[in-house]
Amino acid sequence: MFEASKQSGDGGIYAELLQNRAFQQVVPNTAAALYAWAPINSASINVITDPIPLSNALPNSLKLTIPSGTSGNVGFGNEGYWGINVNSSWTYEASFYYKFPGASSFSGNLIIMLQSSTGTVYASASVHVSGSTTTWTQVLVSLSPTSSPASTANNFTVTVDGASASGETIHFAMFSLFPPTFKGRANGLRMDLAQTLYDMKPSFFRLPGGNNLEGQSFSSRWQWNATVGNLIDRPGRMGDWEYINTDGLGLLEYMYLCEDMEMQPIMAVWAGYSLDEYSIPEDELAPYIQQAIDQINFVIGDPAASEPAALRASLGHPEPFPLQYVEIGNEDFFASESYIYRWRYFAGNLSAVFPHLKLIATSYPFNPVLDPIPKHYDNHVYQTPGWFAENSFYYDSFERNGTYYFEGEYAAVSTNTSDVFGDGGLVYPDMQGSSGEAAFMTGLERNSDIVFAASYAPLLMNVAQYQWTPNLVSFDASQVYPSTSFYTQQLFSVNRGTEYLPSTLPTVNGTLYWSVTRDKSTVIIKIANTGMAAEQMIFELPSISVYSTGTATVLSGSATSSNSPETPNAVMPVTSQIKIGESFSYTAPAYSVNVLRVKVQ
Ligand SMILES: O=S(=O)(O)O[C@H]1C[C@H](O)[C@@H](O)[C@@H]1CO
Repeated sequence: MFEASKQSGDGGIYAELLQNRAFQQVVPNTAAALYAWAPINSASINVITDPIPLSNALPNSLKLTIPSGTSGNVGFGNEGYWGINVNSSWTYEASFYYKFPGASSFSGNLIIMLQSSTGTVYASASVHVSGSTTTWTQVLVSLSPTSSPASTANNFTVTVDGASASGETIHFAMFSLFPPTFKGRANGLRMDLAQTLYDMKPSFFRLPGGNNLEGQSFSSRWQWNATVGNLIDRPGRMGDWEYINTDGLGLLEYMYLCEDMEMQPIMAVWAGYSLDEYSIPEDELAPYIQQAIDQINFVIGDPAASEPAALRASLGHPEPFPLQYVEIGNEDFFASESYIYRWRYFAGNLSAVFPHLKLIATSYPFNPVLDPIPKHYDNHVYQTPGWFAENSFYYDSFERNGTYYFEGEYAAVSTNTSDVFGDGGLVYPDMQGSSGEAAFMTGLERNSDIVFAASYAPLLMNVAQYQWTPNLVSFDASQVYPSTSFYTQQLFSVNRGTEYLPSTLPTVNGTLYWSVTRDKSTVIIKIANTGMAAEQMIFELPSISVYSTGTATVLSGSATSSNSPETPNAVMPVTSQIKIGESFSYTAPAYSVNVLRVKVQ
């Protein structure tokens, strides 16, 4: 499950290294508009509404004024997203637009650098500019650092020799600094974060949210068409998590993310509700239904038959993306009254236009009664570790009536049973929480005839700037911190099996849970011990001839053991050989997630 929150997109998996790169959605002539930027030496900088902006989507530019009588290097720098990772094995691509607001006789070099906050220069490039350039002109340079400082306290800077540029004014717009990206995709993903997720072998990617789909208001809702095409045509928006989204990670980039990580999208459409509790009136839904149809056609339409699909083709992807699931809104149990008509119109129209799509409802299952009756619901739960253990049998009692369930957001977030969102929330997952989640997940496996997908949420968190915790994977400007819940998700994902094998059922409300699956010649036994004591188990595999050795991969630690920037590898999976037979015993450590792989004939 992904959404741009906690700088998980901008400043996270989206590889752009410069923060506030295009002064989107800021108020000109304010200090706040300059966030992440700072002047160097006697230069003065200001964000202005440009009299001739770079594009309609980017009305603001950076005005550099070099006072008369200046000497030495003057200009400005960007601090990145709480740091810039300078790596000498990478070549960085830097770009920006500039123009002189009025012709001048200036002729000189702009120096573009990567340097430490204390002035150590790691990479430098220069470009000659002339004061006769009064229309927007793009600069593109490559930067190759000569060393790899351990510290990420580095800046991207643009400077000019103050003496020769004395009294000059230059406008700048749309900066960008990219390192190499995951699978080399242009405008792509941060390699280490994308690789970490790829190594979990996820099957699907839910986008674009979550709250961030809905908008804190109607005007700031997520709109697919504002997130595609040339970067200078993307206005950005105030996201739902208290910061401006560049929308550089837009709908097409999300689709490429799915393609590059071999996942299929579960894509949401805005369904007429924003988080200020405003619902579009029933008789005014048509334009938003059309916008949803266009969004879907951008992803799967025929370029010869649909404008949005033709746009996709023109951007380099004529063939459709593999989309099966479309979610109508997000958490509409907050607005189930209006969802009754919103669902009817969205589901009615979308299923008429795209009869093969599986539409997911986001209200509580069958409450309220919806028409058409949803075949798919998205359930969310944030609870205590104990809740997850006690609800391992949550889906066992669900009617098998042709309805399928997506456990779209779940996580153990707190041990505060009276208010999981109150005091005592987890900042990082820990083994008490992760083993509880594993117990719940054995139940999802046992009920995989009706649970078609499940995803921990939220996915990513920049440790320098976050709102919601815990998250599956944390990171800073140069490191990735997979959590105990990440390893739990990964253990279940890469040891999935293709067939559920019935076994003795765990004790409801107990502390020990397991599920058994099979993948051709391997029987896979997943065990969650949510208690404080190790538990010995006896497995009997009747009517299967079993080889004598197998492996056990164990993730275990104390209840509060947790991976964090301070203790990044406190809890890691350990794999060892174990003795196996038609009947064998295995001891699951306290607070552990265990995967046994048993070779069979
Ligand atoms: O405040 S919440 O509604 O609990 O927010 C949750 C639910 C929402 O879908 C998602 O964006 C967020 C955290 O993952």
